[in-house]
Amino acid sequence: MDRPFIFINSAMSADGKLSTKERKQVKISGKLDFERVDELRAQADAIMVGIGTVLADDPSLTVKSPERKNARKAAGKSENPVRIIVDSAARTPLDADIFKKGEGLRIIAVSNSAPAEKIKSLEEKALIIKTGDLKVDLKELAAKLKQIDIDTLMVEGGATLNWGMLSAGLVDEVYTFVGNLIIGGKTAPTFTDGEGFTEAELLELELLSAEKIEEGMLLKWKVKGKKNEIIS
Ligand SMILES: NC(=O)C1=CN([C@@H]2O[C@H](COP(=O)(O)OP(=O)(O)OC[C@H]3O[C@@H](n4cnc5c(N)ncnc54)[C@H](O)[C@@H]3O)[C@@H](O)[C@H]2O)C=CC1
Ligand SMILES: Nc1nc(O)c(N)c(N[C@@H]2O[C@H](COP(=O)(O)O)[C@@H](O)[C@H]2O)n1
Repeated sequence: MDRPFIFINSAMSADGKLSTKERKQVKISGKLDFERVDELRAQADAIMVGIGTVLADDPSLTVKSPERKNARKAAGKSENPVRIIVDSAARTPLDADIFKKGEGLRIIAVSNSAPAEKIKSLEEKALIIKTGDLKVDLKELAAKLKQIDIDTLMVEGGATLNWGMLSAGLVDEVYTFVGNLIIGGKTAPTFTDGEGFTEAELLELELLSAEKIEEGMLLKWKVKGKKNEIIS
């Protein structure tokens, strides 16, 4: 495959929301689910989020457990996976937590229309990958990541990037932790926002597993492909 194995991991409320209508981060996962996410991070070569998530949450995307960090180091890796922001217009703040916390390579994926001055300042903090005219070309980005030995890529949202990756056919598996909350609000981000599929374009999934974790449910799905194109 000319791209990494790619999976999305997200936590959503029982009504499918990723955060509130004010785009405020909500603790949907409990302790055990955060442990599971930390293990996924520790096993991944890279973690990717959209700029919307950086502006809303200011995540560090680091591996939290000292044992997992040490295990990565013992395996000759950096203590954190490569941290990637998909940021067409190079809006990533220079004081973002992703730069301040933890060691390891950061990548900002920008489009060819991103302002040169901002790219120059970001270059001091991250490797810049340019693809696409106005918007990052996610397929080209995935191919470039594979070329730099990123074989497993974890996507941690948000709603728009999830749509971009799924609609480009770039996702192999989807892991959703469904927590015991109702968030509501028609403008609150859902697991997948973006333009949405028509009936003819729907993506079909195969359920790999369903596991109760504390007060929520972890669903693991394999992406089979466009419903109309699957030959069974
Ligand atoms: N509960 C959870 O597991 C998570 C929740 N969130 C929540 O999601 C919200 C952020 O989601 P969004 O605002 O949708 O932002 P997002 O994180 O999906 O970033 C979207 C941005 O990515 C950029 N982008 C560049 N090229 C793109 C392409 N080809 N396709 C798609 N996007 C591209 C665009 O600038 C776009 O505005 C926040 O409220 C955050 O708290 C985010 C991550 C995980
Ligand atoms: N798995 C999961 N469960 C939740 O309940 C969440 N709110 C999130 N949010 C994601 O985690 C990021 C924060 O990462 P750091 O703790 O800063 O490393 C946040 O930006 C969301 O992507 N995830």
